[in-house]
Amino acid sequence: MADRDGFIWQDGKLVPWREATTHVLTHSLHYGLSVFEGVRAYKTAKGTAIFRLPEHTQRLINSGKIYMMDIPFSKEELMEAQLEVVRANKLESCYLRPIAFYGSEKMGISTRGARVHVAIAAWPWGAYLGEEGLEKGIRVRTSSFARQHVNVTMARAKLASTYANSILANLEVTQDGYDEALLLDTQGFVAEGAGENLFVIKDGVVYEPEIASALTGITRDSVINVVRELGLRFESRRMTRDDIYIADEAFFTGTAAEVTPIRELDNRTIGAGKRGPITEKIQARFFDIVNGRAPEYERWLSFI
Ligand SMILES: Cc1[nH+]cc(COP(=O)(O)O)c(CN[C@@H](CCC(=O)O)C(=O)O)c1O
Repeated sequence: MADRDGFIWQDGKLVPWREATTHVLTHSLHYGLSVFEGVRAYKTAKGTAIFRLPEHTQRLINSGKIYMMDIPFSKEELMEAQLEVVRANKLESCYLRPIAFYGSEKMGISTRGARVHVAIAAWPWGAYLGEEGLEKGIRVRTSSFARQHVNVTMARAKLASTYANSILANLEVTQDGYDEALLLDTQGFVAEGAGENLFVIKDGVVYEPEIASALTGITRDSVINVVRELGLRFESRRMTRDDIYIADEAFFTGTAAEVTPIRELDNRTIGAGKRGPITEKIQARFFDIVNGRAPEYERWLSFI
């Protein structure tokens, strides 16, 4: 990822991509406390637009607040910086990665005396779980690693070191040929995917596992709006892995994953073993919205 043309926004200015570096004694590299966002921009008939830019930027700020990290830029400055990165790199559609991290001003666990830096990169990133997965659904396995307890890492923050847990889970299942991991919480109830939220459909009702130890996803929030717009019942409840085995449909949501159907969990076929009809409707509407084909949702688009 380091050797490419383009520009990265770093601490207030655009720098050439290859020069956007940091020292090996960067505090966050050693101790794992950085907060980040995953954001997408899509090409629409009216030009490129970043999807739910205010919400993603607010979550970045919230993540910093939760971990007592004072991000030295305002919400407006961070939003403008993300628009600027897309413009400067002439990207029609892309994935953006804003990150706030402690620099190399000091080592030692305490962050006192370390400075908070912000970088924002953007690059083209297609179907996170594969084009085929978007259409046919993916194979998922429940990981033996539990999602962190809510008093271990703060679930409302998108914290880098949370993802060591996600990496363990993803590697564990992908090495056995599955596409993604599902994680249970420390009590054995369903939490979320390694990098996604989960929805399950049964008898026409759309469910999500109680969001306690899962990230409050912005794609999740968008999909809940779509579910209600489609006149479907939506419920959030405690869920066990075998609730999913006997479901009619299931899908993951995420900025990177978008809306990815799940056709199998733990070698149990879900429904007909393919993208279900309600999932298809939700997915189609989601892609209409992000691609600017749904005027009712234009408030979610920030045009560059
Ligand atoms: C653990 C987790 N849960 C839920 C979500 C969905 O949140 P949202 O993007 O706001 O709908 C994500 C995003 N996962 C990001 C990381 C992808 C990566 O590999 O990096 C993403 O989708 O950008 C998670 O990482």
